[in-house]
Amino acid sequence: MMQEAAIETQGLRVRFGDFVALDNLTMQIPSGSFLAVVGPNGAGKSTFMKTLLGLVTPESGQVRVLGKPPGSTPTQIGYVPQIKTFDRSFPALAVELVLSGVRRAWPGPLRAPERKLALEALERVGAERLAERALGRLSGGELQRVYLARALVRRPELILLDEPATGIDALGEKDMYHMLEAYRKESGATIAMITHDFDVARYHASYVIVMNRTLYGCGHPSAALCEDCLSRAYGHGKHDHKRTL
Ligand SMILES: Nc1ncnc2c1ncn2[C@@H]1O[C@H](COP(=O)(O)OP(=O)(O)OP(=O)(O)O)[C@@H](O)[C@H]1O
Repeated sequence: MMQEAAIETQGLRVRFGDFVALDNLTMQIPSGSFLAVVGPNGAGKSTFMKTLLGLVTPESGQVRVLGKPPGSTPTQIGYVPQIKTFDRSFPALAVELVLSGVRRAWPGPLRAPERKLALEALERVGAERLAERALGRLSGGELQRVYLARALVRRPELILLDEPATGIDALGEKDMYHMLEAYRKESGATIAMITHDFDVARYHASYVIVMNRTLYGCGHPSAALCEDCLSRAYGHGKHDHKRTL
């Protein structure tokens, strides 16, 4: 039987006013993949993820996520946003942030079964001790773990992570990839992750897309991360992926 695609796009195009952020993206990402999305700053990686979530509407083209139009299966998708812009003065506890992933709205009083779910998710990412901590008192890496717990709490079929290594130390980063990989193996879920780290894409991902508004590489890491694909996506053979525009 042919493996079903978890993410499928055909001629996807997204425009913000005069600016074309995504153009002619066509891909099929098999279910159960660990996908790494790489490309320079401003390449449209976050826009691509937001399109998969149904938060950005394409100008043209087709998109199917878990076989459905974007936004129609929110409970089957876990999302870890970029945390660097998160306002930590927001008065809430870690356990409440995790629970917002169950209810899709900010929780009121916590019911015991929901609280148990949230604590299990925190435990899964090694952060159970943070449950009662105010968000404002978490370090960047701790907040990232709490977001991961939130993404996992409904045991989703697809997890989308936007630069999840930001703010995590090297050991925490390694732990996170192992934890994601364990979850993928045990559940058969698909994981899609934006990263600026080619080694992470090469050694942790089973599938890679290299993009800069359009696709420059797509497939097995060794094929997608080829010298030519990277130099075309990053421009003039410069592979310094941390540069800012
Ligand atoms: N809502 C919006 N309105 C107008 N322009 C936008 C909007 N969202 C994104 N853009 C523009 O689209 C381009 C792609 O942005 P996006 O955040 O998707 O890039 P990225 O690849 O995730 O970048 P980075 O690696 O820096 O996080 C940028 O030039 C950005 O300014």
